[in-house]
Amino acid sequence: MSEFAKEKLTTLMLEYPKPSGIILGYGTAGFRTRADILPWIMIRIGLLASLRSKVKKACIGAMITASHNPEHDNGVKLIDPYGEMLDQSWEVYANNLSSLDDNIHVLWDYLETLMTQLNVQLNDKSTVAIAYDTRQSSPLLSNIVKNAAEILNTNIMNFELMTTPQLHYTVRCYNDNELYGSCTEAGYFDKICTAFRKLIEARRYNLCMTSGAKPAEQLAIDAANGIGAQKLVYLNQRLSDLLTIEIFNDGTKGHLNEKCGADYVKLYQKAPDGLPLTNYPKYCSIDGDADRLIYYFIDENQRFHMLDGDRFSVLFASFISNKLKEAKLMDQVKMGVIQTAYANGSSTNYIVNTMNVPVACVPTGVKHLHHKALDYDIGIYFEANGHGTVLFSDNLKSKVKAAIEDQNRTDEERLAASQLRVFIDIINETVGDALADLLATEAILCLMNLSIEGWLHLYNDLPQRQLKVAIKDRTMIQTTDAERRCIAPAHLQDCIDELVSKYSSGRSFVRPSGTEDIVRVYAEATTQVDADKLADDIRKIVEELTK
Ligand SMILES: CC(=O)N[C@H]1[C@@H](OP(=O)(O)O)O[C@H](CO)[C@@H](O)[C@@H]1O
Ligand SMILES: [Mg+2]
Repeated sequence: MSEFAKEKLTTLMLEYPKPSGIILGYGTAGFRTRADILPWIMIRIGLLASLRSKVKKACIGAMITASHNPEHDNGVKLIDPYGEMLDQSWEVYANNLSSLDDNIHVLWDYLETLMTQLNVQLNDKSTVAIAYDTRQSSPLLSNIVKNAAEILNTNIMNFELMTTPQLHYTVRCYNDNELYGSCTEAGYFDKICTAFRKLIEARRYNLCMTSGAKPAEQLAIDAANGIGAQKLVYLNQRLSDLLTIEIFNDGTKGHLNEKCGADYVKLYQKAPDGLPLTNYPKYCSIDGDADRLIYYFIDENQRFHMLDGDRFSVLFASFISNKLKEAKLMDQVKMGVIQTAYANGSSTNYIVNTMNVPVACVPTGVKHLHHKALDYDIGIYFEANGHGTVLFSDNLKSKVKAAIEDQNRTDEERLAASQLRVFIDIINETVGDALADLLATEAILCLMNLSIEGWLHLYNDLPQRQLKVAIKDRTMIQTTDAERRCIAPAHLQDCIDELVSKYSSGRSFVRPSGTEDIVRVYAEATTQVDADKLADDIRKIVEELTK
């Protein structure tokens, strides 16, 4: 490879040296840690993005964000050609690059070997699309990714401030010649806003005829002081006659994700700071990079109620299966909901037994849910924390199109099919997207004539408790069966089984976190007291058996 490129890489490495003793792995969230110790890894990820692009002959995305983590953290994740997360087989290269010593010869040798193995050349075409969230550290980190990728002759598209799902969407559009949508932020808003308007305008017109003009739906949103605040403004501009969004925690005062955002609300089951619970029928929180969404409201007795990812699965599955039935397409497509073990048992029960939709359980982490969702014509997935989306197969899309065009079908059947087609356009199929999911949720509530209370009362959650337990080595805990059962340490599962059997509707599991140095305990039971007690009993067993 060229000496010139090697010299440039040397300069960059000298400018951003790897701190001694640091070990950083490419996990569920890509590379993520404190921002001040991240610059060196941005060099390596820039090189990797470039190689991935050369191999796939497609644009690869690099998103700089640490999502719901504090402002002082940051991270980077790569996005594959169809807007999906980096293929797992490449996480190995990411980890290899991360573990190499900070020595130009070592890094250069590895690059040359990898390029031979992957059969790519320095001059092969490559394109990397970069975007970042609002963290102070983001512009510098993104610039290092850019400089590193350019050493391998890569064309850079810098989208600067974007939400994570916007970049996933943009990469997909770029690579499929804009079949999925136009490859700009304007194109993104155009697609989801036009579909939203189409879907609900007719319905609102009918309602208006029967019960008078309907005012715009009102929502108050906590934007976690992150990038979402800037982007929600576009929804307001385009949809103000249908949806009035008041944006709180917009970054002008508070700190990113500090006592606010979807993660905070889900974890503490209470309203965020900076968003007074007055006057609004519905509230939402998104996270720092706007890929998670949580709804909540206060009932007439001043009680706080939260609607999380499980609730989105139920709502989306209800709407879609209604439309499939109305369009007489139900028998021709395979639909499924994908959850993790953290899904409330009541939601699973409702989906399987009341809605008759199959549920698959997979290990924690969006990539597992997304991957499994591809097995269905309609794969609906949400993590309980509010991250999720729906995937529609080509088979489903062509069946829907054929139904719309089939003159032998009734008007009702064709209307349902066309509503389904428009609904597909609101959804960001590449990844969970708070903005797209918000519009999809509002459209469904309007079309199903469902209030937020009505949505909540579809089923009752089982009380649950989650605990974080610090142990000396979390790898001592090993799991199987989509993390629902422990295989190590010995006897832990027997003890869990015995404790769980003492509680009515009891369920509990233990797994090591993939993102924090802790073990998570989950428990649910018929009462909150029982769920708390079960979780605490399991915590003691975990501590005892991992001493
Ligand atoms: C219980 C829980 O919320 N776990 C989160 C958390 O993973 P852990 O492996 O549990 O730390 O972070 C992941 C990445 O953001 C997210 O996908 C997942 O849902
Ligand atoms: Mg996020």
